[in-house]
Amino acid sequence: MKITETSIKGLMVIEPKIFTDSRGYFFESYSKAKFAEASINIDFVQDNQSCSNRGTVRALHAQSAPHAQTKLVRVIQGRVIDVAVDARKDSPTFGKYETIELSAENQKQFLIPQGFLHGFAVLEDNTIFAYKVDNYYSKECETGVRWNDPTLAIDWGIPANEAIISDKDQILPLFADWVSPF
Ligand SMILES: Cc1cn([C@H]2C[C@H](O)[C@@H](COP(=O)(O)OP(=O)(O)O[C@H]3O[C@@H](C)C(=O)[C@@H](O)[C@H]3O)O2)c(=O)[nH]c1=O
Repeated sequence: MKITETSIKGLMVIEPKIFTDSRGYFFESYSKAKFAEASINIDFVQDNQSCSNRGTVRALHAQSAPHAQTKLVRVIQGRVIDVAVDARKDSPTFGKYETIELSAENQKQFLIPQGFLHGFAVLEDNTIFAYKVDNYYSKECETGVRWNDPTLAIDWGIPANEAIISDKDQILPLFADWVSPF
């Protein structure tokens, strides 16, 4: 397992060691011990899975305290552009973001600390997205920013006029009007 920090402190890319043979492949999709070797100690409590068609954008989401979440995200089937925006007010990279392509082919994972906005755009039909979180879902603590915010200007890798967005996500505030709870 290879763990690499991005240009944003605490935001990591995880590349599992994949064993391939005549039957197919095997890999450890998560190891508490291997994370601990890299001084990453997270108590994950919930696993989530969603399936989406091409053009779906689920973004940009977070939960505030006392339900802030670290997320370990990956793709089981298909392909996404995954985005993490640093929303930690005292961070030198506040408002900066990283994108990564996650796919069933590359089996990369993104480890997104508490204090980030997170979202993804789906590049293939029937994409299955899976993630672990270290705090339970709380509707009351949900917060977020509009996916197509002009200040953030995220390149989602899909034409904006083809984006499929939930009603809830369409009315999220713009980044400039949003008060980060982190
Ligand atoms: C996230 C979540 C949703 N739900 C319910 C609420 C709602 O009725 C239904 C769909 O929820 P949403 O529309 O919020 O699902 P979705 O837009 O997929 O939300 C997710 O987006 C990605 C980008 C994230 O980072 C996640 O943390 C989460 O916010 O599922 C749970 O019961 N538990 C959960 O943990």
